[in-house]
Amino acid sequence: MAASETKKRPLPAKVAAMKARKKRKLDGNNPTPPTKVPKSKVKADALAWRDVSMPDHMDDYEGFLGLEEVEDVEVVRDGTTGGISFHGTAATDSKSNGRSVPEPLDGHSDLAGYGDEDEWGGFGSDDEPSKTTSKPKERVEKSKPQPDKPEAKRKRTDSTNVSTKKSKTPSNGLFKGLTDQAADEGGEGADISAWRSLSLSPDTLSSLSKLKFSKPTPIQQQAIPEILAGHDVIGKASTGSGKTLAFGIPILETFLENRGATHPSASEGKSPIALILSPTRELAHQLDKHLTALCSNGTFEGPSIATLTGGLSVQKQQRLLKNADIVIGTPGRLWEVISEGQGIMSALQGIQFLVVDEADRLLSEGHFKEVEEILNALDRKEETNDDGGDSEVANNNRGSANRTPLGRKEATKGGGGDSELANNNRGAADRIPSNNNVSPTRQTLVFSATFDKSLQHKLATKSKPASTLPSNAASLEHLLSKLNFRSSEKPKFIDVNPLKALATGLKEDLIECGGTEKDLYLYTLLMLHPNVERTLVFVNSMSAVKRLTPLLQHLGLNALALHSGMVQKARMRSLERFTAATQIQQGQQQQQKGGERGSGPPILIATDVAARGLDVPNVQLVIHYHLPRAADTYVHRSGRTARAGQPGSSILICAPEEVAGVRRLVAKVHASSHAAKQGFFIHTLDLDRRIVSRLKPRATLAKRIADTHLAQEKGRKQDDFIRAAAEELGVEYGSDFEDEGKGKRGRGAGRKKKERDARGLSKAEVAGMKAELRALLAHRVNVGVSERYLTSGGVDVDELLRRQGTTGGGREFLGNVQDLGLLE
Ligand SMILES: Nc1ncnc2c1ncn2[C@@H]1O[C@H](COP(=O)(O)OP(=O)(O)OP(=O)(O)O)[C@@H](O)[C@H]1O
Repeated sequence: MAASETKKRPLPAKVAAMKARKKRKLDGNNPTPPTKVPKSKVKADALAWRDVSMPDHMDDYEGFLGLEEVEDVEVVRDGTTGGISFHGTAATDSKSNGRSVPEPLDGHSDLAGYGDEDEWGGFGSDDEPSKTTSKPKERVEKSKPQPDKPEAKRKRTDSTNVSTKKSKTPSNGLFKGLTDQAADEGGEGADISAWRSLSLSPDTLSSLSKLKFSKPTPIQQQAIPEILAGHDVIGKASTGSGKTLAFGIPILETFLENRGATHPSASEGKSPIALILSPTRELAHQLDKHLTALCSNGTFEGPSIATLTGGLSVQKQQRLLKNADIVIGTPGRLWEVISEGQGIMSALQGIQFLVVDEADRLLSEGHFKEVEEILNALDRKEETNDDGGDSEVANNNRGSANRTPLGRKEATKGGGGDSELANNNRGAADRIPSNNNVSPTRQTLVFSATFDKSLQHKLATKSKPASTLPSNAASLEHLLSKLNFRSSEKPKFIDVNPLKALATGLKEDLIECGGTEKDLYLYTLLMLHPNVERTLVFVNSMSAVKRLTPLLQHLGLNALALHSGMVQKARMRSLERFTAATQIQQGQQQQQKGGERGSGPPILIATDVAARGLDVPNVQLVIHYHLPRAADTYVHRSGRTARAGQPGSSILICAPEEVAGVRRLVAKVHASSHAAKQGFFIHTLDLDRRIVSRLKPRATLAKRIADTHLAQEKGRKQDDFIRAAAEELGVEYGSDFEDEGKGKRGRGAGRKKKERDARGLSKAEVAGMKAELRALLAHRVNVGVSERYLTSGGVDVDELLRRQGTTGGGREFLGNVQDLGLLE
């Protein structure tokens, strides 16, 4: 037999099907037949491996992750030796079969390999083709004059010698915010003359123009000059006010200024410019998206961004770090990667910016220990050999912080703290030495919408922090003391809304109702806001999400669930559906059949897992079904709407037993506001009870159907459990088990009886209820305005008000329907 005889190994059926699907997708996107690139033998690790993107919410996920995939590779087995070789296109080639060769270390580029496409289509919008298969972006404005840059820097800009993920055009993803929208709109850039006073580089300005960010937000206007002047900054600004770019722009500026300098590889001591700590994975990925959007306008080579969160393999993330200019990470994973060694800690010691985003949340997430370890590690001097070793690394790049082109920053004193640093060197990474007497050269930037007032005062006067941690505020104080601001000056406090953490465009309202009427009032509210593009309903428990979502679905609304107990895929699917493009078209509200998910505007029913960080565009209404447990939570929940200067509404549904809590909340949130002094805080809406009572039969029936399904499902699970237990014990499983608990009185007895009754309902009975609900949903409910009725689709209150020529923002309509001729 000839030694060269080879045969192809057939692909497993599932993989082949996946490949075929991808091919169809590709062909659809690119009808021109792909240019055939001849395949050659390539080493496995030289292939165009691509990360399988990790989901943004992994809290409950367990199992093997950190996969990479490769396409269009033939696995060839040598018939003689039995060995295999790979024939395909190496990663360094610029194209493979018409596709861009993915950048090998991109952690978030593609979800194609995530699983069954029918189940989960990735973060992309339904309407748009996946951008992961798009051509690499073309450089434009190559000959753009760059007066500030020396020749060497310009050459560097044109180089494509990048191995980690370079900033790229943002994908249409879960965190599609204004940035993405602006980028999607394409066309001419915005007039950015309003940014001139900040003396930003032409590259940054061109990015802002492309993003159509015509002027800086107040926090950007105030924080950017201070950061560029080299100060430590503690920034407080309301939710959705652009804090990310307030620190992102100075980081990009620093990168652009440094890029002419020769950067050694990590092993030789390259330090990233910035380390950004984020309390959660979803926030980390959102930061990545926002910074990527800023740093990737196609006219310059942006910084490499490495995002380290749980879910990817530690080894891979260590690789990612090697060439990163900006590192974003959650404390747990970051500490895991750092403490593995490999010089990463030394490299991070040379950062020019340490950013702590949502500092208060970092504590509440229970990451405090890891945060403290990281902060100590950043300032710890490694045990040095006589020849210097890592001690020098710690100071690498610090001298390069000169912002000479614009003369904004003085040279930093690299190496000045060495002798003090040595005092902190006690060896192993698990030790936590105190670094308070060490003055680092890096800048520290801390941002949040919510900071404790007394803490702000203490920091502003630089009084010593408490050593104990009795409360959250004190913990934050302790954290900030650990941040080791430079002793030469106190950090600059920038509080653009000293009286408000809430966005100015936010309208706050409250609806009072009986504790058992909340479902009905929620439904009524949703029906009265049918043209809200996206609504977020916050509840305090997973069980409330599980109950309310099907209830609203049975009522024909497009309700989606999100809580941390959901399996990862379902959780991401909900967010994908919530984020996907919606077209609210007046008059196209379809009547929904009972028992099916509606197709109207999406309504996300979520626990506080969605309270922070989500930057979903056009969330116009936030409803607090339950009173939030903390004032900060109220601020952040409400902050999912009215972002980036847009208007938005927050409505609290308040039961009598929650009134005291609401008062406390209002006293905290609006303590110093003008409204509070006037004696009113959150405006009370009076929903007309006649409308509410007309909607009651359908809401009650939908609740019965939803409760029946839940009880039956619970019963099935219980049955399975008891059956398995009985089998194990060798006992007959029968009616004795089922009857257990029957007739017993005590706590929860009523609920249990209801559940038993619901379980006893036959399929036909449930079908009957559904038919009845359908009939009710088809029946129009008169809201008292001629020719305007509520069906399952709702009525647009604002439109009604406009038609009636009523002024006053809509509140009166709901409570004063007589004037509108409400019919009984
Ligand atoms: N100068 C600007 N002009 C217009 N839009 C902007 C500007 N800067 C940022 N944005 C957009 O505003 C939105 C909110 O920004 P960002 O997420 O940074 O807010 P934030 O203050 O961090 O909010 P939160 O406190 O809720 O996390 C984003 O979609 C962002 O792209």
